Amino acid sequence: MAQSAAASAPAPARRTDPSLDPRPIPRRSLTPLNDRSHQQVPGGNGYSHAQATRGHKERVITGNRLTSWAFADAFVAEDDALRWARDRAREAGLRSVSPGTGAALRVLAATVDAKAVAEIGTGTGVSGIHLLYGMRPDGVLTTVDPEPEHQQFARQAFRAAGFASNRARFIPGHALDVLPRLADSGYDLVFCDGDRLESLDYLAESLRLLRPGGLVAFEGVFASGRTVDSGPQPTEVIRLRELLRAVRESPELVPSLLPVGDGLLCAVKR
Ligand SMILES: C[S@@+](CC[C@H](N)C(=O)[O-])C[C@H]1O[C@@H](n2cnc3c(N)ncnc32)[C@H](O)[C@@H]1O
Repeated sequence: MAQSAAASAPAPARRTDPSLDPRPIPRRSLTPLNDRSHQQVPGGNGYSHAQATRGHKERVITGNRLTSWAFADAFVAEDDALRWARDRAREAGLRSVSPGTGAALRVLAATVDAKAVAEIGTGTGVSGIHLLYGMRPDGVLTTVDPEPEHQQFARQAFRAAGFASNRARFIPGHALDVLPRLADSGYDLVFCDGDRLESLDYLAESLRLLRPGGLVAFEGVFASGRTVDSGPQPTEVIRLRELLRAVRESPELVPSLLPVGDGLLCAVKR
């Protein structure tokens, strides 16, 4: 578990896209990635090279950050139904939310006492199970995906996790065809994990769907480190940057970017 979580921990940026960086990065947090000063001295009773050579505790903290992220990502254990859904996703070549992101989704759903949640991108049901665990016992998850076989796996996974069939409404289709049919202000939480090229459209739809005090969350906004990399990037990364700016600058939203999994962008609608 810890190993797979470590594999999905956010990759540190090599170079930072200045347009995303509102303030200069403090000098002390710019420890080079090839700086071995954080590594432990062999036989050194847990002392790092930095401590041993310079007594510089801050660098030990920096060096432990990836390990701490991996620990955080695996902090809430997953059950058999989640593992089953995760295995189906892997077989189908689909991404699914990391255990840490799943745990964050549970917390977010519980925090807004979610009775109605809309999910874009059902996949095989990993995120759906986490959301259902956090929602009220009478809450209903409305989940949209154009691939019926993905939704079929999710349906089985929800059942295996013990959720009654009336706890989830599966809608086959593309998000931008389906979302306009859902009720204005009818949702406590919208979770977006579909087509990243459509992120800004999902944001517009989410603002319409959410009640005041409701919460929108976008999975995967780090794009494996590419979002903050100033090198040439594909269109989906450009769209994610536009999304990040739009969410940060919206007067309607109170945002936070959580460094779990591949980055979970969250915002509460005022
Ligand atoms: C990364 S997977 C979702 C994983 C899921 N959230 C989980 O953690 O288990 C992305 C899903 O989005 C679906 N998808 C792709 N384009 C979509 C669209 N336009 N609208 C809704 N879903 C879409 C794909 O079929 C796929 O199942």
